[in-house]
Amino acid sequence: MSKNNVFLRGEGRSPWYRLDGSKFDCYLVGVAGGSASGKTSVAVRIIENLNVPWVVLLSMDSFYNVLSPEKKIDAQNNNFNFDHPDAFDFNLLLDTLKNLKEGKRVEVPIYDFVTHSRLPQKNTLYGANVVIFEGILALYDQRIIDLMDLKVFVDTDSDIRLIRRLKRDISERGRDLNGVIQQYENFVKPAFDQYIQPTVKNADVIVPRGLDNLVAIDLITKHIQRQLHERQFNFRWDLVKIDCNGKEIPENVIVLDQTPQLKGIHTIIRDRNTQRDDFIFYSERLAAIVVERALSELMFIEHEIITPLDIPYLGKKCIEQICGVSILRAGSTMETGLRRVVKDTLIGKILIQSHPKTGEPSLHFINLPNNICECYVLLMDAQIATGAAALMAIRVLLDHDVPEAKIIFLTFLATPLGLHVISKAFPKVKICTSMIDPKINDETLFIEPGMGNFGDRYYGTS
Ligand SMILES: Nc1ncnc2c1ncn2[C@@H]1O[C@H](COP(=O)(O)OP(=O)(O)O)[C@@H](O)[C@H]1O
Ligand SMILES: Nc1ccn([C@@H]2O[C@H](COP(=O)(O)O)[C@@H](O)[C@H]2O)c(=O)n1
Repeated sequence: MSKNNVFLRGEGRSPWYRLDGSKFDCYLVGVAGGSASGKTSVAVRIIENLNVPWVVLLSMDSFYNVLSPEKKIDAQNNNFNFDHPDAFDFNLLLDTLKNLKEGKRVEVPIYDFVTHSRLPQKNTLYGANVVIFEGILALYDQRIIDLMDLKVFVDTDSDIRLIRRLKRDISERGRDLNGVIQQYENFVKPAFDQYIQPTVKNADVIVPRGLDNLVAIDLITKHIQRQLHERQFNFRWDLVKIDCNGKEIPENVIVLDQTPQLKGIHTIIRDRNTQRDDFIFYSERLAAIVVERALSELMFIEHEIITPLDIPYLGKKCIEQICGVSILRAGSTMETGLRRVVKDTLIGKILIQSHPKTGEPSLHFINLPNNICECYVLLMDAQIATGAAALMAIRVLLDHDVPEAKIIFLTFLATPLGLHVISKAFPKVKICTSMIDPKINDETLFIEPGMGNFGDRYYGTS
């Protein structure tokens, strides 16, 4: 079965993009070597030692070609060469690695060694800071080698590899002793000598003895850690230093008409003495107002219907498929308002939290509708202060192929700083806010005069 996996660890993913919205490529490590040399074991140990969040392990078995019925019978008779380069779909592999490297979401086939086929379902991988790609021919194709930041060859004695393979293929891959030996003699060994062993020249590091070579694994881990460290910077605190005094509010920002009703709602919501049930009622009313305003930015076409009096009426119909995405937790306070206006809409979630020590935004969890790239996305957060969380959430949507011009950010309250930060990085994203407050507290990063902690007040957790 497939070995692909995403390793998520406690702290969440720190920004993988710059203030202008552009991205860092993820760090790609290739691990090649003979079958059962210990490639997967070495890769997993590196991942454990790295101890950074969002590391992806990608296995080359996912990219075995789909076999015709005749070839499948050959495979069942141990008469198919799975160790020859032609057995792999290198083009699919190249596309997948390119997308992962660029930080995009990818769908990876799941391979079943027992039936020699791809399973109907796929593995979704997204959000890699580091990708470790392992496979017998990981260092074979020059186009793929060119994408790699670090190339490793695991060099394990052939007798040991054969013994391990016998044990593994019989216990895990549904083979028998004679079959494994037949396949080994006919295909595995000759292909190793002809195609796999020669790729050692493409490696930066050779790891003799695989997993047992603690020194080599330690050196590789430290090297990757150093590379990752060089990419880190103080995101949220860099944002606060941006001076937008005297600058016009950007053109892509829509501020609701400051009507007496709107001010009345804000007065209730902002009042520290407001009871929770009133707070909920009025924030949901406000959310519905913001959503209604945002919808007028979408495409409507003329649409004729017949009234009960049998008279035609020429009206309008929205032609966009809409979905909501809330930035947890405060953004979810806008969901009821959204559902009041857009019936039965799908709502995705993105959990972004401030790192307890650094204050940096960090990504913890994503659950987005499958067809999000075809939707107009109403991205919701109760407030935009520095814009750091908003930038991260927009970056996530773009990585999932949502066009920038099909995102509207909805919020109750924003600061000029946050609006400038978002607009500079993503000028095509529209931002619809019910009000703008002038400043942010330098220490707490709360908006002033503001509304306080919206999520706490809504959910009663303060
Ligand atoms: N250093 C080692 N000592 C003992 N067994 C090992 C060692 N390295 C790997 N193995 C075992 O050998 C088998 C193949 O290892 P694996 O890492 O999956 O190799 P590969 O990915 O190269 O095929 C697995 O059952 C694994 O547990
Ligand atoms: N249906 C298949 C597909 C592949 N193999 C063998 O797997 C080996 C590669 O996997 P490792 O985990 O050992 O790197 C390769 O040598 C193929 O012979 C198979 O037996 N059946």
